[in-house]
Amino acid sequence: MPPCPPLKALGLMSGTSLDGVDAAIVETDGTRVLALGPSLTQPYPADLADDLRAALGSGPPDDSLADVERRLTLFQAAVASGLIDQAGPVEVVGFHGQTVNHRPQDGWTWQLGDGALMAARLGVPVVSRFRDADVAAGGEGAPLAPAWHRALAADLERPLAVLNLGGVGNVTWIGPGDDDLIAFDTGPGNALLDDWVRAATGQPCDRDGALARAGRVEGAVLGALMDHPYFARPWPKSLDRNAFSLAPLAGMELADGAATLAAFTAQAVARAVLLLPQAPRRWLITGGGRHNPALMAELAARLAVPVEPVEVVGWDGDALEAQAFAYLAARALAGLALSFPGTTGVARPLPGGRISRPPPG
Ligand SMILES: Nc1ncnc2c1ncn2[C@@H]1O[C@H](COP(=O)(O)OP(=O)(O)OP(=O)(O)O)[C@@H](O)[C@H]1O
Ligand SMILES: CC(=O)N[C@H]1[C@@H]2OC[C@@H](O2)[C@@H](O)[C@@H]1O[C@H](C)C(=O)O
Repeated sequence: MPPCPPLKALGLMSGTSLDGVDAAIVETDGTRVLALGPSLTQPYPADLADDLRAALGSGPPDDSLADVERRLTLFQAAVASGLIDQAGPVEVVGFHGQTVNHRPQDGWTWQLGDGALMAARLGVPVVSRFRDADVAAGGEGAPLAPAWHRALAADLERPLAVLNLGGVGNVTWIGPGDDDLIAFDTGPGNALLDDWVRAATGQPCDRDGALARAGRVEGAVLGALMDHPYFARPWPKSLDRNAFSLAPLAGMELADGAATLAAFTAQAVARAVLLLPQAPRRWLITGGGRHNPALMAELAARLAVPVEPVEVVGWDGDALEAQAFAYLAARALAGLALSFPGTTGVARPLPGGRISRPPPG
């Protein structure tokens, strides 16, 4: 795989939990991690978050969300600009955009984000629409962070699993050989638990797992939640944020529901192990879910090997997915593959991303 000249890339990732945007800077030659730069997280303003939440489930893609797409782009451009002021110029920006609906089975996935507007605001080439080419080629379009996980894990013992617990959960399995890369969405991450807590309390999440730790897992409800055809399906596979329903929890106490949902996320991960060629020797957990001790305890109880936040190997779990889209932007600029047969099910390693260049002058 020919590396590209070393360059400095900025990634913007706004995940399915709709909490805001993460921005991070990476230096790479398209293959290796040359340096990690600063990162920051900026919560969405409440009106933007509300409008994005209302947009969930929209599609297929059309012009109906042009106004919220423009506001999202301007907000994220301002965040990128702030980071560039702090860290110096970058050569490319990876702008993931906000997923409002993910339907690879119907041939589309929709990330809001106007790459051309972002490029004009920043004066830098912008890569967006990272998932479209993959879905058009019959792939799942997700997850895409695995190439980055593998680059970061170059010197770690294998097989290794990296688990991202954002709104949805996704695992990257890195096996002994260089091409041993498998990835798929495991099931819910935090989004169901967030929705359960928000509906009852108005709070955005079960902070520090306080509710889940006070509650009791309801085995029958957990069984009903796990009784979903997704879990037995072989990879490749990916999920929309709203793929699972809270209906089986009807009538439950708030804390018991939170405990059961934390167990559901963990049980889905344990189920995913059965789909892997070899059980991982360790699990490194990234994304917001690693801040929830109830979730971490449920995972540790089910996976017979160490389960630790990615910080134990020196990575930054709050910046990792934004770094991934910086790395992928550098790869897209060089025409390198973003997705692989083991990660999204494409027939062969596939480049992707739409490149928008700033207008001249
Ligand atoms: N202290 C905490 N206690 C409990 N949960 C937390 C805490 N901090 C973060 N979280 C959870 O993490 C979630 C945010 O995770 P993250 O930022 O990884 O999501 P995301 O960027 O939307 O992810 P993705 O794109 O991977 O879906 C919050 O919605 C919340 O549920
Ligand atoms: C369609 C979409 O936006 N998927 C996200 C989501 O959030 C987590 C999981 O579902 C993963 O599949 C993906 O994001 C990560 C960052 C990825 O592509 O690797």
